[in-house]
Amino acid sequence: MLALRSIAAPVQRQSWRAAPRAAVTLSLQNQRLYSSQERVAKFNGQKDAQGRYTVSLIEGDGIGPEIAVAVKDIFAAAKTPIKWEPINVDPILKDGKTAIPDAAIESIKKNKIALKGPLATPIGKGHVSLNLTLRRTFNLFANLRPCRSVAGYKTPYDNVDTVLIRENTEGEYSGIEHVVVDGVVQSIKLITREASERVLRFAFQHARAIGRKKVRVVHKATIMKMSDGLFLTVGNQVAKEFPDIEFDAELLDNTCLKMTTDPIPYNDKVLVMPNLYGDILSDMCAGLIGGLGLTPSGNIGDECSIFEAVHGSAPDIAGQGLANPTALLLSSMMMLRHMDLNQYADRIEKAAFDTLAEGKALTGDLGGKAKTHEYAAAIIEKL
Ligand SMILES: NC(=O)C1=CN([C@@H]2O[C@H](COP(=O)(O)OP(=O)(O)OC[C@H]3O[C@@H](n4cnc5c(N)ncnc54)[C@H](O)[C@@H]3O)[C@@H](O)[C@H]2O)C=CC1
Ligand SMILES: O=C(O)CCC(=O)C(=O)O
Ligand SMILES: [Mg+2]
Repeated sequence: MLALRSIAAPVQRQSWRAAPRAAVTLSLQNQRLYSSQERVAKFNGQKDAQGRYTVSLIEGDGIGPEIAVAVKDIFAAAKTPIKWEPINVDPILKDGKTAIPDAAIESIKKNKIALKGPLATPIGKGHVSLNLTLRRTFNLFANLRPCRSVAGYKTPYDNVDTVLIRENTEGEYSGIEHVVVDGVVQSIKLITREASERVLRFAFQHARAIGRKKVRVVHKATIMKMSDGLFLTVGNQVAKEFPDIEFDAELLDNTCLKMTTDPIPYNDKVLVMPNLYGDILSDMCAGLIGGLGLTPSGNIGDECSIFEAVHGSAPDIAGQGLANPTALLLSSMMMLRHMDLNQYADRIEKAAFDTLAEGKALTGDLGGKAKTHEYAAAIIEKL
């Protein structure tokens, strides 16, 4: 099989400008991002003779290895009963399509759980996104992206606590594109009742599990009458199964305006939306709390789940020890709670939030001077 990996042209973007730090105490500090009661798709991995679970680990590209080391060091210091199984997801061609190597697929299928660093995607020509390929390969239909203010890092809004669920297998990211005639291309947004129904049902179940009483679909059914129209119609139908949860809908552009004007009214809702909107809105939410260094996510499926940060490979800071590993660490906390290892998650998360609140060892994105490993060492000291 043909190895395909090509290095993506470094994406030039401005680094996050650090906002001034201020000592703020937020009521949200140390709240769990994702409790065990929130598990909709149950994890049923097997422990080994030493009582450890094996987790497939994709370190990823760019800053991936640097933040993965930080997570591994913190897990080792907390004596977390996890054995890492590193896997290689360099793309291969299978039937002419980008695919994940068989060994990696077997590892994730066996362990039913993976932690993943960012994977870079070449712009324009080159292999299909491996992130999307992984989500489709394992049918990880819901991408759960909570975003919560961090004590100790001052942003224009305190106490942001949004929960966004992104349809994760189709929509604008279906990858169906072709040239109609020279100079005319077509990209198809595929929306199915089946995928819409399962992610919408997940959103309602998740709202119940975390005690939120409102689910809101974010859409553009005014323009994409059939595709977003179907998503919205299915939302209305699924809502009938959950009479205890209020259901409504909002146009995406209006959501962007309202969330950046005042995100707090979104703290009592679960937002659910087609793929592209969720991708964009989750980065926007990260901007509200201090950037991509802080926001975790979980790709949830029935058979297995893969946890990863919202951010990408950050080529602008890669290899310099500047990356903030908090987003991947909080993703690994979501993973531990998914595995019912709550006591480990609580302890590590507290150490991380205390370190952030103390503000002595912050990475550059949060206005500090600490290197990735120095921040990790500060967390370890608090364990
Ligand atoms: N799930 C995934 O694996 C994702 C992969 N990507 C891929 O990542 C590559 C780079 O994409 P970009 O548009 O540059 O987005 P990016 O998320 O990698 O970076 C955007 C900005 O945020 C900063 N940043 C991101 N994570 C950070 C962290 N942990 N600590 C401190 N600063 C951080 C970066 O330095 C950069 O200034 C692309 O090839 C893209 O396809 C992008 C998003 C998600
Ligand atoms: O796969 C990619 O290159 C980007 C994916 C992405 O932006 C995301 O998952 O948030
Ligand atoms: Mg994204």
